[in-house]
Amino acid sequence: MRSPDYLESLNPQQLEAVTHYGTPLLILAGAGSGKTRVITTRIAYLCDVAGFDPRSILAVTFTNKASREMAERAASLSPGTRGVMIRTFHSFGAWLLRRNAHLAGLKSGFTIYDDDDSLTLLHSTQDSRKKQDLKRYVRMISRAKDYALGPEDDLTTISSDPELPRLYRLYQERLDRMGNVDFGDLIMKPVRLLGEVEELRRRFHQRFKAVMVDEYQDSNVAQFKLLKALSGPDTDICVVGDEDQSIYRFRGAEVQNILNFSREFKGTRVIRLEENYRSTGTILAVASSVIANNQERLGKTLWTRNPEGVRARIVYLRDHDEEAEYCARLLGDRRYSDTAILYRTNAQSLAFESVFLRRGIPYRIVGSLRFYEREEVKDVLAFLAFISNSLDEVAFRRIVNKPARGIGNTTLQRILDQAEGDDLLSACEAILPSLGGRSAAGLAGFVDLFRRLQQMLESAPLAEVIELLIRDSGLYEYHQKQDEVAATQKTSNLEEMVNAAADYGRGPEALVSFLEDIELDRSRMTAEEESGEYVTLITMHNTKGLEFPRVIITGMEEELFPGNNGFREVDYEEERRIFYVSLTRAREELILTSCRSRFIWGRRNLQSPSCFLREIPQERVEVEGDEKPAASAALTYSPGDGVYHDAYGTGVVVKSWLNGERELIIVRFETGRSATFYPEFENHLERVYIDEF
Ligand SMILES: Nc1ncnc2c1ncn2[C@@H]1O[C@H](COP(=O)(O)OP(=O)(O)OP(=O)(O)O)[C@@H](O)[C@H]1O
Ligand SMILES: [Mg+2]
Repeated sequence: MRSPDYLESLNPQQLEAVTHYGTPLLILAGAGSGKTRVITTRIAYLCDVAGFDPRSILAVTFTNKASREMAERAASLSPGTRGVMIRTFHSFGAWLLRRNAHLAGLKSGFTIYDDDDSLTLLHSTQDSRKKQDLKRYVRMISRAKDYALGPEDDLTTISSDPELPRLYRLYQERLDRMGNVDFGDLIMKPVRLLGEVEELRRRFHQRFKAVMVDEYQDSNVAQFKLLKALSGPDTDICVVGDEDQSIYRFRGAEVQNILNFSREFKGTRVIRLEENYRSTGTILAVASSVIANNQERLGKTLWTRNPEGVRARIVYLRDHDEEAEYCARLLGDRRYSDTAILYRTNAQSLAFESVFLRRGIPYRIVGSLRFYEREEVKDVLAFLAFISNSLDEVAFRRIVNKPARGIGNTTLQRILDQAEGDDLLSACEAILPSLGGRSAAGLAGFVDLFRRLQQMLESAPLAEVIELLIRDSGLYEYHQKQDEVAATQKTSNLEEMVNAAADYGRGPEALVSFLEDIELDRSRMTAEEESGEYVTLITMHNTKGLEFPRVIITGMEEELFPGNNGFREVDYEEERRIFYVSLTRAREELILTSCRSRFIWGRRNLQSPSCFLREIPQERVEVEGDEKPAASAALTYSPGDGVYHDAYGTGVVVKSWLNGERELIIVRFETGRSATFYPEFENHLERVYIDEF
């Protein structure tokens, strides 16, 4: 048979990988070297040339999106690939369990529990413990499952907490009794079944003759065991990965899977791909010299015959507003879909969303909701809506018992009956004396919080009102626990809400215009979704496997990136791998932005450029803007000058001096309060003449 056309564009190593079968195959190669392309082509080759039945091929990807893309790609290479199974590990596990539910003791229509469901379940096994305290255990149980450890196993590598084995057992018994599963079970139960039920194992070994895994560096121990269980005496196993791109260790990804592969699968053939097809010489050089600073790596060389291309650009900007404006301006010269804007934390999307919405630039956020659609943000908005209007029943229902303060449905109904469509806060106060126990304390706290917030709103800056609301309502703690359980970034979004309000001054009108602007932004969203031409806004983690002609990596500042997700020590090697993944998404143009200041909880904070910027070879970059704020040639304020500050009102400068290169002033306001500012960084301060007072 004539060899298919799709083999012709491959380089010799790729061709070798595509056409190899019969012994296990490990493809170990850097970014953009064609690993995913090799898997896709290999699927076509096995079907068309090697005589595999498409139904006997299983390809495992990291995300559902990647599965869909791989399926499309395979279909476009050859119609003979129809019937190949392409899934994520979890969706494969679910498929296996659905078909063999009876063997696993499950209902065939079993439900898959997420972290929230798991917490509710664990809580139901406990008499006295608070839900909040149990979240830690949900997280530990899920981690144990990443390592394929059951309640009866030694769990000390997960945690030395003496309660863990007991709670895990209770949890699992209850879950099993109901016949449902959680995410970890989607991998663990198939592993166990295939181990215990010989007939099933034989059936699977007969069905799947070739198993391939993409992004293997991010698989965990349980997934490794599943792969092992699927590999029968004549199953063809092929995995591809890059240890430099292992960025999910905090979720149990086990890089040893890739390092030990050859030992676990006897007779493994290792193929390295060294030619990069994705990026310009410049981009590749930048990425390679950055990752060379990591110690824990096998080390590999990558080269490209692509042109050197333009230099990378490092741009120093004043703050996140200027950063968003800068990106918006840049977008004009290419198709929107050519550019991706990357950030380390989810919350950073807001500045871009606001500017893009106002300028009518279409964007999509990959892998997460738009800022104002996020749960924690909607919680805060509901609190704010209720401060500004205590008739708002929808807002009230959302927040009255979130976080839990012992106000159940009965109490809620009594409040609603009492209010009869009128003021809900007064209704709460009215029924308070008739309540007892936990709900009385909970409701009293709720009412008190709102009375304080309403009072505060009269005079304090809106940002401070929101900050107090977030802390005193318990929302911060509530979402912080969620972050710990699910490695989300909800608290950063809460913080970003405070930052967003920093421009709005004070007083009830400030709140009204803040809410109104958000409403407008939200209504603008939907119309643009249709056009098909978007800028991509995306976290660094979510970019795995993707590529874009132009990549802008934003927030290149210490503490933000490298960052720590709030809970752990900064792991520089892991952060550097995240940086490597980000850099290698770019095909032609690479831009890195760094702000000199940024809001942290509504206060302007001076930032330092990320230490990673120093790892980029100087001859590969062009620098725009000043790394340090420009030195003031001289003082611009003198004592006696009048100023107006959005939050504090009018005042007089009492002192001005240079602190290092920057001007610093002390202002005494009419209210009697004094404050110190760097005028250069203070958006809310302007000079006024005393006559204007
Ligand atoms: N032999 C080749 N000829 C032309 N283009 C190629 C070749 N091999 C790969 N490419 C192209 O190079 C780009 C990178 O390939 P691919 O996405 O498969 O790399 P990868 O190794 O999976 O990258 P990552 O590590 O980021 O997942 C793609 O656009 C792909 O089509
Ligand atoms: Mg890939």
